[in-house]
Amino acid sequence: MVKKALTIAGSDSGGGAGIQADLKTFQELNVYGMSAITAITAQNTLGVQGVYALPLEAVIEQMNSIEADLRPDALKTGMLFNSELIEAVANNIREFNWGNVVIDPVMIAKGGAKLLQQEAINSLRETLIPLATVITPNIPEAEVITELSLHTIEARKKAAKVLHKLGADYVVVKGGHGEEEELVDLLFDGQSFVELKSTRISTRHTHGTGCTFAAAITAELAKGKTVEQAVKVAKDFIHAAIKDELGIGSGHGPTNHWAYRNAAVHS
Ligand SMILES: Nc1ncnc2c1ncn2[C@@H]1O[C@H](COP(=O)(O)OP(=O)(O)OP(=O)(O)O)[C@@H](O)[C@H]1O
Ligand SMILES: Cc1ncc(COP(=O)(O)O)c(N)n1
Repeated sequence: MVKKALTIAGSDSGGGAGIQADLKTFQELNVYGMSAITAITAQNTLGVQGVYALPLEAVIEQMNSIEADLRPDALKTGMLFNSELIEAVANNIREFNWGNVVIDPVMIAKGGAKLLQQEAINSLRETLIPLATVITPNIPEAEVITELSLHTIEARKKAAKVLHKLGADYVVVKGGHGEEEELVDLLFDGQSFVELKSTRISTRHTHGTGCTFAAAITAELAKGKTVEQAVKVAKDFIHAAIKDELGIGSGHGPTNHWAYRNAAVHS
């Protein structure tokens, strides 16, 4: 039986992040991909030139259409832009009783453009995070949500505990923005930590790494993998996608979504 994954996120015209990264990742991991678009960005590897949130009805209707005919086995959320959209998306997820919910709390693009308004942080905390099977903040996002300063691994472990208390079943605090030479993503299940370590690849082509990582977790959950198994595949997937770079664009280029299928790591 074909498994189906849904992304509820923003469109990136440059194709490296957002909906486009998610659908490419679903496809690479042999899962049927679907989308509910929340906003359209005019974007390339140099930055974000424009952001257009879609009307609330348009987002709700996309989710309704999917529920009526193509119920997802797992879903992820990315750019949700404002509290109205967060509340509407959370209401529908709850009403439809959709499971395997991966929340990537997207806030700011690499170039600094705001993809989530400040007023939405409370809705994220109170409405969306309690629905999360897995939440995947990067360090700056975890800092905003927990109001902690996260310069050390120990501090990030504390933040993971706070995020778990807010209602996420599993927390991954990603280490991409960390200062350590070795890169450590922390997975917390409410009891103990798994440290996923990798070398830090020296490259500027990391546009969409967060989206791609969360999409890979979603695809694996759709296939029935455990959260720990799914996060491990996602880590291998993103590592291959960063390492085997495409070199596209003159700024922060996209990752290589077809690198994983060629890589030896999963054979
Ligand atoms: N330079 C790198 N080398 C190897 N792995 C990396 C590198 N940068 C990020 N990663 C991995 O990519 C995934 C995303 O991490 P990161 O902390 O960069 O998320 P993010 O900031 O949400 O991504 P983005 O900057 O695209 O929004 C993590 O699994 C992280 O370990
Ligand atoms: C539509 C959209 N969603 C998410 C991101 C974050 O990705 P990144 O931080 O790699 O730019 C983005 N740039 N655009």
